[in-house]
Order: sequence, then C-alpha cells, then structure tokens
Amino acid sequence: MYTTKKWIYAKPFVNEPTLDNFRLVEEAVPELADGEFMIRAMYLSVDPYQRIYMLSVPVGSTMIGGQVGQVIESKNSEFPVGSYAFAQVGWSTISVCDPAKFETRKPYVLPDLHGLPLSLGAGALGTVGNTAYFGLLEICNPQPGETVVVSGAAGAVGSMVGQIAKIKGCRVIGIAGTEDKCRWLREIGFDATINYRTDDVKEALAGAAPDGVDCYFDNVGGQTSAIVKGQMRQFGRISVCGTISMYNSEPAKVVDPQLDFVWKQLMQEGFSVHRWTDRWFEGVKQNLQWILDGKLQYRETVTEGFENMPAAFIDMLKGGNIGKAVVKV
Ligand SMILES: NC(=O)C1=CN([C@@H]2O[C@H](COP(=O)(O)OP(=O)(O)OC[C@H]3O[C@@H](n4cnc5c(N)ncnc54)[C@H](OP(=O)(O)O)[C@@H]3O)[C@@H](O)[C@H]2O)C=CC1
Ligand SMILES: C/C=C/C(C)=O
Repeated sequence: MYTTKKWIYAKPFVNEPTLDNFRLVEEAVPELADGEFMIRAMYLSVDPYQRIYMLSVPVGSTMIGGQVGQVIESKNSEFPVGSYAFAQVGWSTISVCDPAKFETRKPYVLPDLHGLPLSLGAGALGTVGNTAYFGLLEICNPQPGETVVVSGAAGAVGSMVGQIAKIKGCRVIGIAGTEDKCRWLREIGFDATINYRTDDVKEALAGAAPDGVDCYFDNVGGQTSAIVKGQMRQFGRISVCGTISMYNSEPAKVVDPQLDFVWKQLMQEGFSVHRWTDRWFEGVKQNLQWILDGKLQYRETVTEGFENMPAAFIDMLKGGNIGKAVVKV
C-alpha cells in the first residue's frame, strides 16, 4: 500500500495566491482497477491556467496540473511498469490514473527524448511546446520576412514562440518584464526586446517595428496587447493564447482598436492547445527535432521539493521564472 502527498486547494484565490490558499495532506493510494495505472511524480508543472481554472473547482479538491512521472503499478498494457508518462493527475506525489476518464489532456507514455531531460515532457516537449507550435503556426501562419511580436516572451510558451518564428524566417520582437529576461531573449535570437515595466511600450514598438506588426502572439492581454494591436499592419494576425495580466486581478479597462480590425482587415483568434490533441505528437516531434538540431533552445526554472509547489506557483505568477517553471520531486 502506497501513501501519497497532495496539495489541496484550501481557500479560494483572491488576487495573488498566497501560501494559505494551499494545504498539504497525506493519504493512502487506492488499489488499481482494470485499465488504471499508478504514477510516481518526478516533475510537476506549475502553470498560469491553474490560477483561473481552480475558480471553477470546489475548495477541498486536489490542485489540478500535469506531471511527468514513472509508472510504478499498472493494469493497462499501454502504460507498462517502469515507463515514463505525462499525466494530468494534479499536485500529487503518487496517483492512480484511468486514461478512459480523459477526453482531452489524455495521459501518454513519453516518446524517446533522445537523452534530453524528462522534465521537458512537462514543458518544451509537451503542452507548452505544442501551444507555441500550433498556436503560432496554425493561427498566425507567419511568413518569411514578416514581423512577429510575442508578449510574455521570456516565459515557457513565449520563448518557444519567438524562436519558432525565427526558424520560419521572421523578425521577432519580444515583450517581457525584466532586463535579465530581455537580455536572454536577445541571446537566443530575438531581434529586439521591450521591457513592459520600464519602457514606453508604444514608443519602443514603433521604433522596433516602424512598418508595423504582421503577427502578434498574445500571452498577456491588457494594456500591452491593446498597444500592439494598435500597431498591426494590413492583414495582421493575432493569436490569443492567454491573458495573464488579468488572472490575479480585475481586467484593466483597455480599448481594443476596433476600427483597425476593419480598416486593416485584421484577424484575431483565441485557442486552446487541446484543439490539436489529434496532432499532439507532430508538435512534440518537430520541437524535439529543432532542439536536437540546435535551432530551438529551452530553459527551465526548477524548484526542488514537492513541499515547495505553492511557492513555485506563486513565484511563476509574479514573473520569477525564465522559461518553463517546474517542480522536481
Ligand atoms: N491557450 C492555451 O492552450 C494555453 C495558454 N497558455 C497561456 O500562455 C501564457 C503563458 O503561459 P506559460 O508560458 O506557461 O507561463 P510563463 O512561463 O510565461 O509564466 C508566466 C509569466 O507571465 C508573466 N506575467 C505575470 N504577470 C504579468 C502581467 N501582469 N503582465 C504581463 N506579464 C505577466 C511573467 O513574466 P514577466 O516577468 O515577463 O512579467 C511570468 O513569468 C499564459 O497566459 C497561459 O495562460 C498556456 C498554455 C496553453
Ligand atoms: C489550456 C490552457 C489554457 C490557458 C488559458 O492557459
């Protein structure tokens, strides 16, 4: 009989999460039924969506989230004991997973990562990488020579979006919240960066993209995004991935340049990466190949210790991470 540790959503989030929103519990892991497998967490993902999705989950539930772990017992031949899997089983050290219960976010055995760290299965070679791959290529359809702007650029998704746009021959401008982050983005090939906390975004963007923006990959929403949308070119495309500037507070009152949507014939589309569940491994394989070819760099901010999950989550929401925020058990 195994015992698991779990982080419980103990108190509803109001504004920025704090440690007292969470409670750590220990409990026995139930026996497996047919079709189920048991997974021991190795790397857990802390993600912005957890902040907003938990609002629709009852207090007292286990915190939601994905993890890479090892299968330690199995009554499902697709998940053999000893294999490494990704599963959306929440903030828990040992979990029972029934794949039949998932419509999207289905668990899967990780493909061969060619010696790269397993943690990438919770980031660049998983949901994050696919969000960048499909969200940029399918919605913005960036063309060589075009100008692409990405907000939240030094984060998990944003840093991959900018590099994929470079692979596609675009000029890339990243918007991020610290000088350190901006410096790193330039090191990995971004053509220009804007620090939204210290720069005048409107002026800086006009300087960096004097002819306007063809594609905008929006991770943040709010005022920054209203400014970028005001500087789009004819037939510009906007991929709305997330609105993190609003997750911890009331949305800022901003005015979208609606007239531009008509006159410049702009296209804006929101998406969930799970739209491409059927093409999941196409994205993983391509991102893996780009990493192996040295065309795509990944970075992780790793917090050690399951007991530090809430702190890692809170820190990520405040911008403490560069690249993907993960917790190593
Ligand atoms: N549509 C989809 O299917 C998916 C959407 N997403 C979305 O993608 C976005 C990025 O997620 P992910 O890459 O995992 O997270 P990140 O790794 O980018 O981490 C979050 C980052 O958000 C930035 N941030 C925090 N508060 C603000 C703010 N008020 N204004 C601007 N930036 C802020 C911080 O960077 P900084 O220092 O620059 O402020 C922080 O590092 C999120 O909006 C998320 O919800 C993610 C996965 C799937
Ligand atoms: C599937 C993830 C969605 C967001 C908004 O992060």
